[in-house]
This record gives sequence, structure tokens and C-alpha cells, in this order.
Amino acid sequence: MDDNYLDSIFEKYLHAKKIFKNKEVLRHSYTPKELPHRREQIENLAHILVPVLRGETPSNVFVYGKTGTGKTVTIKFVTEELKKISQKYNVPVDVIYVNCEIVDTQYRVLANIVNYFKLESGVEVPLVGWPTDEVYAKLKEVIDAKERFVIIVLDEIDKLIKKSGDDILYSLTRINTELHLAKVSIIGISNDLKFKEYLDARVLSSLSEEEVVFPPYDANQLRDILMQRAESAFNEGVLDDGVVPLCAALAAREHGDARRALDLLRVAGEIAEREGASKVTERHVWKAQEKIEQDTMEEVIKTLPLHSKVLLYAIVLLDENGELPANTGDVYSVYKSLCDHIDLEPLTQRRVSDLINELDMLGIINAKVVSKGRYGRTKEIRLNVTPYKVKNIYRHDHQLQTVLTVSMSRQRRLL
Ligand SMILES: Nc1ncnc2c1ncn2[C@@H]1O[C@H](COP(=O)(O)OP(=O)(O)OP(=O)(O)O)[C@@H](O)[C@H]1O
Repeated sequence: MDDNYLDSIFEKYLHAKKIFKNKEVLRHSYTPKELPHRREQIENLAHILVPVLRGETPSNVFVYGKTGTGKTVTIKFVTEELKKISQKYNVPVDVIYVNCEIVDTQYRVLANIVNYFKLESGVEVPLVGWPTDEVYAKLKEVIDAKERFVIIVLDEIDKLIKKSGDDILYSLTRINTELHLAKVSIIGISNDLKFKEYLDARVLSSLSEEEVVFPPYDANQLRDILMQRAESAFNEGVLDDGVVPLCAALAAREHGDARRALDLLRVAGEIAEREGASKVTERHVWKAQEKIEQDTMEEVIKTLPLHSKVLLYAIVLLDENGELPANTGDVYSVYKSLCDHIDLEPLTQRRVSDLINELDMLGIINAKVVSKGRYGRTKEIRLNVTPYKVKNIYRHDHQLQTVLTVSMSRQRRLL
């Protein structure tokens, strides 16, 4: 190989202007010092929580809005400020943040709250093993050890309720009647409004004594948010003028998701860096958009339930065999024999038809209803991802490795 070539691949990177000044600023975990366009929500929350400083219990709050609208970051910002100011007024306030996507059972939520006080109380609840009633009793004892305000933030509260029911909310929203010294308030956060339907009317009315709504950001607002972060994230002069507006416009089209906008900006910077480019351009943003979409699709496929994965593989096989578009009946028969092959009880055709609609909604396949004149209507099913991609994902999935050994010709013999 040409030595000059090797020199140049290293020199390309060595002399490239550094793109990032501090990439951490663009990560999800970073909490900025200012939150543009959330002033109204910050003021509302401050108004709801201020009674603490006068020694009164604040109302419970239900916070909702679509994903990436700044709910978590705003609550963390406001509760941090509250903690700071409460020291000045000598009011003891504890804020316990629980992410219910991870901590998703009643037991674990209660245990988390008890364990928050473990240094003070010397009590630590194990991850499993105690009766839930006992954990709840311990929680009351630990919290009520002294006069204080305890604010429990239940982020992604819908995940907890869907998985474990609303008993825990029933208890927590009534706990103050059983305490003597301490006072508890709940802040529930959700991006799924429909979840209210899962709640008992009494629980709902005590959880949403106050409600704070986070509307989606529009492109201009996203532009301000990105500008503020970009200043500390990138070196001067590396961002082409069109980059931030394009990231903002693309994310606004999604549904005003600031997380998506920040991801676009970060990934565009990373792509430019990898190319050894000295500037981030709109072309890098388009590439970033493509990469993020692919990664998201991969994540969606990975987390599909088993039957949907097998069904998707049936469509992959039909595609490889040049038999798409296919109708529900064709797909069902391949799906069914795949199930037999891996000893899985197949679902009914009706249920599979629902799963086909779900895959369509997720954008993994395309299922178009076409009219066949007097023969009625039928679905034309096509694949929206490459068969290679699906197989690659399944290769790391132990439940599906056997399915991968089935080719279409083998499949035909099985049928
Ligand atoms: N007004 C804002 N100013 C600066 N950064 C923001 C703002 N709003 C959101 N962000 C950033 O966007 C990202 C997503 O925000 P956050 O996690 O708070 O959204 P969310 O509404 O809680 O979303 P989800 O419902 O998906 O949890 C975070 O990195 C956050 O720092």
C-alpha cells in the first residue's frame, strides 16, 4: 500500500479542526442551567410547590406531555431549586426521583423510597423477599421519623400502573392521613395521556389535584434550545448556518421532540468528525437523520413480542423468495409452519391479522388494503426493512436462532 496514503489517513484526522468542544452537553443526562420556553411550566410548578416554604403540604401534581417535551428536565430543575431555597428557610425537604420504566413494580418503588433514607434510618429493604405490606409499613416509619416534606417524583408513571395496577398510588396519595410528622406529595409524570383511563376515579382525582401540561416545541423553540446547547458543545465556527435550523425543523416534524433534535445535532457532529471534515453541514444532518431512523427501527424490532418476531420472519422469507406482496393468508401459513418448527403454539389468523396491523403501524412493514372488486378486499403486505437487517438482529436473539435456519425452500417442504 502506498505510504502516502497511510500518512494521509492519519494526517486527515490529525489536522482536522476539532468539531466538539464538549460533547457531554448534548447528552440526555446533561441538565442545562436554563430551559428556554419552559418558563410557564417552571412558574406553575414553583407556584404549586411553594407552600413547602411556608410549612404547608403542596398539592399532588400530574405532569404530562409528549416525549422529549422537557418534563423530566424541568421537574429536576425545579425540585433542585426548591431543595436549595428550602435550606435557606430551614425547611427539611427530600425529593425522591423514581424512574418507573426501570423500577416498575409496587414492591420496588416502595423499596426504593425506603432505601433512599437508608443512611439516616439504617434500614435497607432487599430487592425481593419482604411482603409488600411490610415494606409499606417500613416506609411510613422511616419517613415519619421527623418533621419534613417528602416529594416523590414518579417518572413514566404509566409504565408502573399498566404493569402493576394503581394500588400503590391509592396508598401513597392517602399516606398523609397515617403520618404524624412528615408530609408527602406526589409528582406523577407521563407521556401517555390515555393511561388516566387505567386509574380509579378517586386515585385520579387525588393525583391530579394540579396538572401541568408540556406542549410540543415548534421549530423556532427547538432552534433556541439547540443554539443554547450548541454554544458550549461545538468549537466556534464549525457549524454551518443551516445545521441548527435543519435539526430543529426535522425534530419539529416528528412531534416537537427536543431529545430528537439534540440527537440529530450530536450525531451530525459525530459523522462530520469521523469523516475528518472541518465543518458540520446540512449533509451531515441528513445522514444523521438516516442513522437515527435505522437505529430506532432496530430497537423496535428487537423489542417486539416473540409472535410478532416470528411473523416478521415469515414476511422476510416470502420477500427473499420473491413472493411479496403477499396477503394475510399466505403470510399466516408461513408463520404457522415456523411456529411448528420452533414448538410455539401459533396464534389464530385473526390475531395474526392484528399483529400485521401493528407491524404496519410501527413502519416495519407496509400493509395496504386493496379492493378486489366483487371478491372483496384483501391486504397487500410488503417489507419496509431489508431481510438482511432483520436476520442480523435475530442472530443475537437466542429464541430466534432456530427460526433463522429455515429457508424458504425448506419452508415449502415443511408446508
Ligand atoms: N427547554 C429545554 N431547554 C433545554 N433542553 C431541553 C429543554 N426541553 C428538553 N430539553 C432536553 O431534551 C431532552 C429531553 O427532555 P426530557 O427528558 O426532559 O423530556 P421528557 O418530556 O421527560 O421526555 P419523555 O417523556 O420521553 O421522558 C433532554 O436532554 C433535555 O435536557
